[in-house]
Amino acid sequence: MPPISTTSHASAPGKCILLGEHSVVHGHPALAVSLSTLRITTTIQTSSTSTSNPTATVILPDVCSVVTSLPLTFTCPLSSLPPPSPTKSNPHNLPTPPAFLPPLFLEALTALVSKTHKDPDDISPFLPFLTLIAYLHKSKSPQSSISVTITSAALPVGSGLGSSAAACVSCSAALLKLLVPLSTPALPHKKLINEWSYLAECIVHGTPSGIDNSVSTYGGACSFVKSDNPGDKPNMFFINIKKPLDIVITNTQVPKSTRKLVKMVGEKKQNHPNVINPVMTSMGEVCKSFVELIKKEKVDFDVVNELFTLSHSLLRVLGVSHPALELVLTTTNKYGVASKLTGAGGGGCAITLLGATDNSWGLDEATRTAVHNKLSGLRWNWTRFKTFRTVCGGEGVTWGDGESASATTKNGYRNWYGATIITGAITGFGVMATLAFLKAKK
Ligand SMILES: Nc1ncnc2c1ncn2[C@@H]1O[C@H](COP(=O)(O)OP(=O)(O)O)[C@@H](O)[C@H]1O
Ligand SMILES: C[C@@](O)(CCOP(=O)(O)O)CC(=O)O
Repeated sequence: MPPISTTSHASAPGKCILLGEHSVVHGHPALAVSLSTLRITTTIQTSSTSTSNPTATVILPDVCSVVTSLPLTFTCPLSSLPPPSPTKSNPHNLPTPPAFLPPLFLEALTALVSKTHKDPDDISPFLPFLTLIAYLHKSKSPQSSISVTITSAALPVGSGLGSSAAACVSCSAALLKLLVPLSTPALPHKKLINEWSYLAECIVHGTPSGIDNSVSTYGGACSFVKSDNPGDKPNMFFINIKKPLDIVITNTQVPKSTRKLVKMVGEKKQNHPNVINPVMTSMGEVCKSFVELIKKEKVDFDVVNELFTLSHSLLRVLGVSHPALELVLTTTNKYGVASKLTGAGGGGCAITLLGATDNSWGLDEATRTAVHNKLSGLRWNWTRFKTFRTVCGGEGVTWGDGESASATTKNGYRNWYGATIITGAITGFGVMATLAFLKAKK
């Protein structure tokens, strides 16, 4: 019998935390936006034959082995993946994730990967994706081989722009796509994608707030407060930013570990609660003031700059800045504009808010270009900074390779509550042609 093959694609965007990183882990409000042009795509191929032993393969072209410097790949018999704990089904008969992963499951998975990969840093990148395969594929199709490839077109790995969440969201989405005969994920599917990707993110980070996977799943601008009770749903609402925001992201290319930084801040909070709790409360207040500000038609740019400066100063107190990030701040301050770190800090990226994309508030266009050029020329330890000028928001997770989601944001701006401002019929025609092409390709 010839093999029966299926292919599934999904793509998910990175994110940028405008305000409230770290304090969000401890229950204070934060605001994040999707970065729809910076996406990670998961491609899945399955094939079933009645004769051969099915296998599970994970290919990570963007994550290199610390031992060989080659991209990480892993293959094992599908049957050797540890048995997942029982899951419940939602009303659409799709599996819902368990409240937590049994430690024995993760131990068995780690032991399995360690048969071929000796360094712990080469083992951990596979664990979230193998977990998702065990829960969402093996339990449904134990006779079918599966190959999962995770690729990032432009989203840098480990720089504070949510690559781990985008990878988990796109992988969860591509696996769920195999179980759903639809071309676009509806709201209940997005809810499930978000829940499964949070479970996978917990494997990468330990105690993530959940803001990264939420904004990568739903897109747009998300105000987020984690629940005090572990396991309870976060308080999350999407914000209608009146005027799309024009930002420059500067990647200092200094490596950092979110897991270590979050742990360090948690310990600081535990050791000095009377000092750190008020700092975090202030960070939440800065975020709340900013949310009120950007809902307005005309934003006071001086207040934006004050809030960004306050937020970064508070993050400094938590100990998560870095001299390379400080260089970004002093550089943009000379142009009268504030910057702040985004994500976990300790290196990674800084953001500079230039104003509204229609120039109704913020810097004038010439100064925006000058700031961007200046940042592009900076270096830290001889490594040149990488910059992206982009519009905040746009499409979240999609089934397909994400080309049209990215194109929509590049060519116009899609506000997340249906008010769509697309730059002209040429773009519309381009998107339709892309969709028609993709459909024909299927
Ligand atoms: N393209 C990718 N493919 C596979 N795993 C990825 C990819 N991008 C990120 N990851 C995972 O996420 C980790 C980085 O997470 P983190 O430090 O939080 O960075 P970020 O701030 O970009 O989310 C990587 O070490 C890897 O395990
Ligand atoms: C520091 C934190 O607030 C954001 C981390 O973002 P990133 O992993 O650096 O992209 C942690 C979290 O929210 O889980």
